[in-house]
Amino acid sequence: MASKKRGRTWRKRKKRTRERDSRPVCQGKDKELINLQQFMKANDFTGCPLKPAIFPGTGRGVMAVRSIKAGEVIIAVPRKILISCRTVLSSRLGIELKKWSITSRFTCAQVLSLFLLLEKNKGAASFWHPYIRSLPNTFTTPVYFTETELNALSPSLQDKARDLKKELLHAYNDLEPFVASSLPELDSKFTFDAFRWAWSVLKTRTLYQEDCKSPYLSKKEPQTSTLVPMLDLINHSPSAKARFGYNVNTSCYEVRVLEPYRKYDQVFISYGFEENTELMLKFGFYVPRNPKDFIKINLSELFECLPQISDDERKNKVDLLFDSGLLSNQTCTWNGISWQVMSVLQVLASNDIDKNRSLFQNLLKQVIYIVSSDMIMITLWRFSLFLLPIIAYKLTNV
Ligand SMILES: C[S@@+](CC[C@H](N)C(=O)[O-])C[C@H]1O[C@@H](n2cnc3c(N)ncnc32)[C@H](O)[C@@H]1O
Repeated sequence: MASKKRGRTWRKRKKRTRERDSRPVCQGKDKELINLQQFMKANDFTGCPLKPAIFPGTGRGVMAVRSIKAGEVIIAVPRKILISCRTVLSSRLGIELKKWSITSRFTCAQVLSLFLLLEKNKGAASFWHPYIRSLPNTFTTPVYFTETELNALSPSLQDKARDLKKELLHAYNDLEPFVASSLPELDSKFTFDAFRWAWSVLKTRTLYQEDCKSPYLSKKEPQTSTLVPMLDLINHSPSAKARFGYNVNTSCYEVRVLEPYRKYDQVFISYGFEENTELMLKFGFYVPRNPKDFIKINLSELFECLPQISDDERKNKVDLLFDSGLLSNQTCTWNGISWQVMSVLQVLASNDIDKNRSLFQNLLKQVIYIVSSDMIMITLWRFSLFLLPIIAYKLTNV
């Protein structure tokens, strides 16, 4: 087929479209987000160099409105607009929970979810209304997966996803008698769907704050979850370098970035969960080509890659590998297989290993000792991998 040659104007236009499509779209005119910022300002928030924006690939997040230096505190949210167990216990819900604690005690996630639902139900009359309006309406976490979607997961992931659904259902059922008896204003609105929304807000957005240790709540789980308005708009990146936490000196929840950002960059933190399976289960997203992602490789899978060997030979090799400690970190990342997989493959591929067993053992031990003694030596070990097949060949042919 004859290819049509396009002109310079067409190429320029195409480049502009591509650039436009990869640019963040500032959410400066979004009514809910304007109200959120006004609510924050009215409650002693002194502002920040961040603006909500929609980014291609990661969705809604925050954009730097000026260049940011490494070491800067980019956001400090005052204590009075944090939602934690302390907030719940000092509200009307807290009074009811204290009374009910003789019958049973609920977890931090359960009471925070109830609190959110009660406040959502109050509408504009709620102090938290601007924050609640800024929250997503739906989520992509496994508790929202249909049966078909669950079945598409790998068996182990499927089990974990089903466990999360069971945990949510249990949390909901457990609260029903309390809601029916103590919260008449919520009763008919306390549906599974409504609770799932509040639960998902909690599970995907809470940050850590010092344990509340309330005797009125269940001690089965730590009472550390805290919702931090605005700060919870920051998306995750596995490579983000930032520290965040509650600062007792300033009484604010703060984020300090440890790397510089340019104006219009998306600012990230790391949620602490790194592999895609964890990110998907806990937060409902994955990072394409996640550098922290890996798959585990079993020894039996490695054996399958090699020509058939006798049972005796197989046993000898497995024994040698167990002794050598090489069977840890049998993984493959986007950067390729680990050096341990590489060395196991080399042991498995070499012939007549039992003839020179002690020589081989010593060689492996020395190399492992070198690796664990110094990072620089890892480079040497990598280099030695090129030599290992030659050494192995020489050893097995003495
Ligand atoms: C703490 S919130 C961050 C703000 C959120 N994007 C919002 O619009 O409200 C966490 C949620 O953001 C989304 N998210 C965070 N990091 C992401 C990323 N790197 N890629 C895609 N989605 C991401 C996920 O839906 C996750 O459950």
